[in-house]
Amino acid sequence: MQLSALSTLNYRNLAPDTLTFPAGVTGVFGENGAGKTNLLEAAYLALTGLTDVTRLEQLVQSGEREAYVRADVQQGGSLSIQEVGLGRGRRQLKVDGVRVRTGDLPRGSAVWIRPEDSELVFGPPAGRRAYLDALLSRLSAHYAQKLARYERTVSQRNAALRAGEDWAMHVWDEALVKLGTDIMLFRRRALTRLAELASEANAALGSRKALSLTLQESTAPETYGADLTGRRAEELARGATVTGPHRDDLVLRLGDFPASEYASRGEGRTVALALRRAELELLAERFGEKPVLLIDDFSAELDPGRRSFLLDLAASVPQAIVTGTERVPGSALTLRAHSGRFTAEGQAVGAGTLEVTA
Ligand SMILES: Nc1ncnc2c1ncn2[C@@H]1O[C@H](COP(=O)(O)OP(=O)(O)OP(=O)(O)O)[C@@H](O)[C@H]1O
Repeated sequence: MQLSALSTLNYRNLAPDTLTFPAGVTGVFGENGAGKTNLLEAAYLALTGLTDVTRLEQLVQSGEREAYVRADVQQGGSLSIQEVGLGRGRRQLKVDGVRVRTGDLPRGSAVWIRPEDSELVFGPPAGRRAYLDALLSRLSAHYAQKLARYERTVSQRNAALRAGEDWAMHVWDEALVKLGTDIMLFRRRALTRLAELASEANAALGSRKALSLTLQESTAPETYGADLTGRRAEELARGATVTGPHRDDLVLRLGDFPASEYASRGEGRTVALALRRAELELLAERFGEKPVLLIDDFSAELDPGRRSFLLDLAASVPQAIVTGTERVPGSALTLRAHSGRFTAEGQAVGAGTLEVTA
């Protein structure tokens, strides 16, 4: 998988342009606020169709109404054009000119590593659940569908609980137990391999403490129905579904202790890195091709050993784009970022006028 070109128009602070990327590592360096993260975010969006911003209009340049990103993607010898149009609360995706849904873009196309990943370790369970669900949804379209239906069912059931519709609960419970059981079983199966890969990555990062991943489940397939019935009164009082996979946590332990409570900042970043490398490996195993690796701020919070790990990881995949406030060692191409523009060392890399086809 290779991103041969990325075009942006009205995307955050990026100047309209088309940048071409070679195989190997592209290093992007520049001062704070130059647009380095925005470039990686645009690349990730164009490659996967995914973004974690809550309001899509945040991605649109202030003063504009719509934005556009396009990735020219080289895969298995053929080129395809992936386009994302963004407006107020609206995202339109096309592959080779044909409208598609997010799940229709190649699901193993990119992994994004960034300093905020530490939140996976130190933040609330929702972040770890989101990591797991996003990864599993990319590994299996079936999981993505089940999860979406489960989440819809939880919110409809919550509405029924708030309306005091005790009489309708057995219908909601039946649907919830069916979908929730599938989700729990899939998570259990996937976690075995994910835990192995994360533990290997953590050791490769030089961590002296072993990393283990376990699921702390709020219920189990065998007891889900009974648990729902047993907590009916509490649920009616709270107007919320209090048991099920939407309440699970992915517990990360370093040595004998939960990383969320005991890890240092650097150790936390290391655990987060191990999770991202495991994600990269799992996607590569599933789709038979290494994703494009996007690394934001390669030196943030990391000692020299862990920086080298990141740079080695970048060098081990067919293509990586790595940003930093200093030059990125070992780059095939170096871009200097300044005020939303990117200039190759010694030459302007923009292909000039951007042709919009979306
Ligand atoms: N919708 C938007 N419209 C215009 N500018 C925006 C928009 N969203 C963000 N920006 C601006 O983009 C700028 C660049 O942000 P970005 O996070 O890409 O910088 P960076 O180069 O990664 O910096 P750092 O080294 O500090 O991480 C910021 O100044 C931010 O205010």
